[in-house]
Amino acid sequence: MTHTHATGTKLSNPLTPFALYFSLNNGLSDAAPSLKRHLSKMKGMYADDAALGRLLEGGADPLVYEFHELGIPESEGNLAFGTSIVYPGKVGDEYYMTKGHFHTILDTAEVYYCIGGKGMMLMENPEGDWVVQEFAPGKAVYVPGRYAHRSINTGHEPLITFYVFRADAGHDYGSIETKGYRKIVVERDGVPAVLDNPKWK
Ligand SMILES: O=P(O)(O)OC[C@H]1O[C@H](O)[C@H](O)[C@@H](O)[C@@H]1O
Ligand SMILES: [Fe+2]
Repeated sequence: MTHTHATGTKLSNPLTPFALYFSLNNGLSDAAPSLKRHLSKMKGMYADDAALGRLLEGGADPLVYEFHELGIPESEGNLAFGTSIVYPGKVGDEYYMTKGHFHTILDTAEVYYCIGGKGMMLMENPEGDWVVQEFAPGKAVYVPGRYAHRSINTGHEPLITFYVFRADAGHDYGSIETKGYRKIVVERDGVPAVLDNPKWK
């Protein structure tokens, strides 16, 4: 017997097999609406607060990134998955990026597979280790447990990734919002450079 899940409507356990499309061109799916983060939701996250303020002048509020969360029940045996699209742009000389987060269940991993665009995954753990991995189409990045992760678009096209993680992992934004990341990725002489975050506490 075949079932089709209507994604976008409430999913509940036990799940039955389902399938859906994510566009290889723009990363979007019409199976469920995306969640959008505009620049006004990123206040304080970039090193240059004045540059962010200028970009919001006159009521402008550019879309920085959007992602699909399908509403898979957050239970241990399930996998949450979807696409994330970070648009090209900069705040001052710092590239557009996601907020980034730790997982609430800290020791849970995540995999990202780059479908399009170019960029970086910035990762750091509470012990102070930090790592940058480049995104390019066809490349998978493994984010181990304990590492906060932020996607950064260093190119001129949307950075599109497909992600999978344990559905009960949860998102912990707390320390990213208060302390920031140790590192920032900015454009220097036309190329990305990883620098110390002047705002890091
Ligand atoms: O939650 P953010 O750090 O803002 O990133 C937005 C989203 O990016 C990726 O798609 C992750 O897999 C999602 O779990 C996350 O919510
Ligand atoms: Fe995550």
